[in-house]
Amino acid sequence: MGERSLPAQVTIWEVLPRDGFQMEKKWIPTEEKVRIIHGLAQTGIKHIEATAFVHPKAIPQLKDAEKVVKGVMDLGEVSFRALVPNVKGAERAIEAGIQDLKLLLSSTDSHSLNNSNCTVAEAQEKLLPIIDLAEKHHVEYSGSLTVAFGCPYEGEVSLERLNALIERYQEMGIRKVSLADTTGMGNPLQVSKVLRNLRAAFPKFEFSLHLHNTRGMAFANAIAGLSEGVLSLDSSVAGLGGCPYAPNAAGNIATEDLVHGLHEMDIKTGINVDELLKVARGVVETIGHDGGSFVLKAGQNKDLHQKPKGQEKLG
Ligand SMILES: CC(C)(COP(=O)([O-])OP(=O)([O-])OC[C@H]1O[C@@H](n2cnc3c(N)ncnc32)[C@H](O)[C@@H]1OP(=O)([O-])[O-])[C@@H](O)C(=O)NCCC(=O)NCCSC(=O)C[C@@](C)(O)CC(=O)[O-]
Repeated sequence: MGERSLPAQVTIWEVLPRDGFQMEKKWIPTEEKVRIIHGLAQTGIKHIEATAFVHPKAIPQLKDAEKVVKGVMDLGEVSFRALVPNVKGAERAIEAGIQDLKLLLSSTDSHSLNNSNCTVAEAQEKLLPIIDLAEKHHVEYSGSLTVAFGCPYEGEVSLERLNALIERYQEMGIRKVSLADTTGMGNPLQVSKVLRNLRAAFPKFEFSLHLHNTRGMAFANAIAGLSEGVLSLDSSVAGLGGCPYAPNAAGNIATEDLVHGLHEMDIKTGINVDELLKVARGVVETIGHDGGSFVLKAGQNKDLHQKPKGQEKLG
C-alpha cells in the first residue's frame, strides 16, 4: 500500500436547494429558495445543485424547479446542476437553462423501485435518451449511484455490483460519477476499498462523494475518499437533506462542518465559513430546524480563543 496524501484543494458542490429541501414538508416559497441560493453564492460557493426536475408528486417541495432556476440565472459566477431521473426531467431542465445534468440511478433494485418506480436496468435505459439530448444541446452530464455504500433494503452492495454499474456508465459515455452514501451506512475503510477498486478498474473516471451523516461517519468517509483521489464532495448547509424514498434517511454532511474541518487540515475550498454560518442561521430560521450541523452549534475553532471566566490574570 503506497503512501496516501490529501489534496491541497477540494471542490464543494452545495446541494441544499435540492437534497436539503426535498424532505421538507412545509412549503418553502420560491422567492425564499432564490434568496437562499443568492446567499450561498456570497459565501464563495461556486457549484450549486439548484433543484431536481422530478415528478412533482414524488417531490412536491421541488415542483417550482423552473421558477427557482429562472430566479438564480443572474449568478453568472456559479455553475448550476440539476438532478434528472428521465428524459422528461432533462427536457424541463435544459429548457429552464440548466447546463449540467446529474443523472439519477440507484445501486439496487429495491431502492430504484421505491425512488424511481423502475428497476436499475429500466432506469439505465431511461438514461440513454437523456445523454442524446444533452449531447445535442451541448449540456454537461454526470452519473450518480445512490445507496452505493449500503442499501437500507438490501444491505451490502458488492464491489462486483458497483463495478458492473460503472461499466454500464462507461458504455454510455459517462466519465463522472457521484457515489452516494444515501443512508450513512458506509465507513472509511469501505470507502477506501471501493474507491481504490473503482479507480483501478476505471482510471479515466472522476469519482465524487455524496455523504449523509446518519451515523456520524460522513467527515471520516470524506477524508477516506480524499485520500483515494476524490477531489469533489457534495454537502448541504445546516446539514439538511435526505431521500424520502429511503427509510430513516438523515441529512447530508453540513457544508459548514465539512469546510471548517477541511480548512483546519489546510485543504482549501474557496468558501468563507463565517458567511456560510450566516446563511445556515437564516436557513434554520426559515425552515425551523437544522439537520445536525455541529459547527452551527459549537462555533468555529478560531472563535474559541476567549479566556475562561475568572482567569484573565493568566495573561
Ligand atoms: C422517476 C419518476 C419520474 C418516475 O415516475 P413514473 O410515475 O413512473 O413516471 P412515468 O414515466 O410513468 O410518467 C408518469 C407521468 O409522470 C410524468 N413525468 C414523468 N417524469 C417526469 C418529470 N421528470 N417531471 C415531471 N413529470 C414527469 C409523465 O409525463 C407522466 O404524466 P402523464 O402523461 O401521466 O400526465 C418518479 O418516480 C420520480 O420523479 N422520482 C424521483 C424521486 C426523487 O427525486 N427522489 C429523491 C432524489 S434521490 C436522492 O435523494 C439520492 C441522491 C441523488 O441525493 C443521492 C443520495 O442522497 O444518496
